[in-house]
Amino acid sequence: VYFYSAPENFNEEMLRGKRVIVTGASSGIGEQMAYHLARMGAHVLVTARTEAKLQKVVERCRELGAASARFVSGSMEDTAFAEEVVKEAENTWGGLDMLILNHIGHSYFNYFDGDVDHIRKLLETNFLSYVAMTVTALPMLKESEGNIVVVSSVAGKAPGPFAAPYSATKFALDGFFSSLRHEFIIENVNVSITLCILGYIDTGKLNATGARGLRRVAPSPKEECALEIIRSGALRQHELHYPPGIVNGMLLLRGLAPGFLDTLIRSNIVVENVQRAPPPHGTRVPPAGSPGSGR
Ligand SMILES: NC(=O)C1=CN([C@@H]2O[C@H](COP(=O)(O)OP(=O)(O)OC[C@H]3O[C@@H](n4cnc5c(N)ncnc54)[C@H](OP(=O)(O)O)[C@@H]3O)[C@@H](O)[C@H]2O)C=CC1
Ligand SMILES: CC(C)CCC[C@@H](C)[C@H]1CC[C@H]2[C@@H]3C(=O)C=C4C[C@@H](O)CC[C@]4(C)[C@H]3CC[C@]12C
Repeated sequence: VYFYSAPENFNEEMLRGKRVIVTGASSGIGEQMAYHLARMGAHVLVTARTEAKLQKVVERCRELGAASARFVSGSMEDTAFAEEVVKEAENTWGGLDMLILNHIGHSYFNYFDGDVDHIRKLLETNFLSYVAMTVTALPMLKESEGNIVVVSSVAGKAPGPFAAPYSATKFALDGFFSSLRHEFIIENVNVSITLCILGYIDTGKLNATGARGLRRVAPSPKEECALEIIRSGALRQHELHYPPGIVNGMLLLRGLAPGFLDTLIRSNIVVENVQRAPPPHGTRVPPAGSPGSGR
């Protein structure tokens, strides 16, 4: 707790004139990060699939005082697009100060349905595109002594049920980026890597199943969350835990009494509400002996 609550000398001026890419910025936390950065006077390049939404985000960024604002639309399922976004920054700005990796592909909040292809696709979107963007941006980030910010989840440190594919992609991020951070330190590469461990955030996106499936957990505001992510990136912190009380509590318990933490996580989920929901896309593995299971 002491380590993660170390020096707080953040000043919004730190972002003035900085060149920042934000992925998954057409909605949710990413959109809010773009607005904070604009307000702070940064140059922002936002990306996601939906052009119409990105156009509105860019307009709003200009109103809020961004040094400049532009977008590139496309899908991160394709690592070639991920590289293209970084090239766009290079062509327009000739450099980059902060790379905020935040997008996620769609998954479900339910029992693992046995769909291996879904996991492969989700790994491309949620993990490999992050790696590809990092590789392409690294020469520019070395030059500017910049920041890489990776948005993850408590599901990427202490998983709960009904999010197996998603959780797998978030653990992959921790493995890759925490290993890479060691190498940067060993080699004196002055590029910071901030891994953001977020709890439940109110983005209005949690689908009906998810919302009904969660008990007692109150979501935290996306605006504050977005600001905390930018702040910890600018301060070059290794990890952000937000909201700090819940996330630090969970991670502390995980070290001391992992079995108890798992029981606590399960007790916060209303399994019956998840079971009653329509099955997720793809072929749900039917319970043995049920009609159509072939047994
Ligand atoms: N909300 C929460 O409770 C939590 C969120 N997080 C993390 O925070 C981050 C942001 O999540 P949140 O704001 O809730 O998510 P949202 O669903 O609100 O936003 C996701 C963004 O990603 C974009 N996106 C979706 N699919 C693709 C794709 N194939 N290619 C490129 N972009 C895509 C979406 O735009 P479009 O559809 O236009 O492409 C959108 O801009 C994620 O990394 C998530 O894991 C972590 C813990 C909890
Ligand atoms: C035991 C409790 C104290 C804490 C439990 C925390 C639970 C409720 C938190 C931790 C991780 C969270 C999920 C997450 O990371 C990302 C997404 C994707 C987004 O598009 C929709 C919401 C969703 C599914 C979150 C749902 C809520 C989860 C399960």
